[in-house]
Amino acid sequence: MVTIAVRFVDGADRALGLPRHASAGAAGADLRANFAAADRAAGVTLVPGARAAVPTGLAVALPEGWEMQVRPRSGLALRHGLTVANAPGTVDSDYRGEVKVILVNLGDAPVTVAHGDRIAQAVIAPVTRASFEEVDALDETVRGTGGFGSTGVSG
Ligand SMILES: O=c1ccn([C@H]2C[C@H](O)[C@@H](COP(=O)(O)OP(=O)(O)OP(=O)(O)O)O2)c(=O)[nH]1
Ligand SMILES: [Mg+2]
Repeated sequence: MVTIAVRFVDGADRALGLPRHASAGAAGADLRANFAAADRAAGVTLVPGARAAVPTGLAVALPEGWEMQVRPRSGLALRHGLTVANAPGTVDSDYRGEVKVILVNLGDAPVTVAHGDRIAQAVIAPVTRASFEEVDALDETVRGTGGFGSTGVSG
């Protein structure tokens, strides 16, 4: 269990509450669309193919060594083709701006996101940092340079 400091950004609707895991085993905590007052009534409508950075009203301070992944919700993806364009979105531990969800409508009908809708889920994950070191040759493996379907599909 990790504790994450959360701040509502100026103008956000605090009544929407903080993300929380909906069940004991839920990996994600749902993120809600939290529009500024002027956009609250209309929300945002995404025509097929359109995308938008939807505000969550939240800024976070993740502990060093952790990231927040912004992932789609399967129900919205299945029913409407609404998904996260950059899934999984990455919120860095040193980011202090508003967390936004980059939604894209891959469906064939317009989708309206209303104020308060649960549009994505945040998964908190550990981060392994690396240093990259140049070498002249890499160790040999059975796979070698084969990739991108080299092992086939059937069988
Ligand atoms: O779905 C997302 C993805 C990113 N961010 C914020 C937090 C993250 O720390 C920052 C930068 O994200 P990323 O590194 O994915 O974007 P970039 O295009 O590489 O921008 P930058 O040059 O600022 O790193 O944007 C979000 O709010 N939602
Ligand atoms: Mg970046």
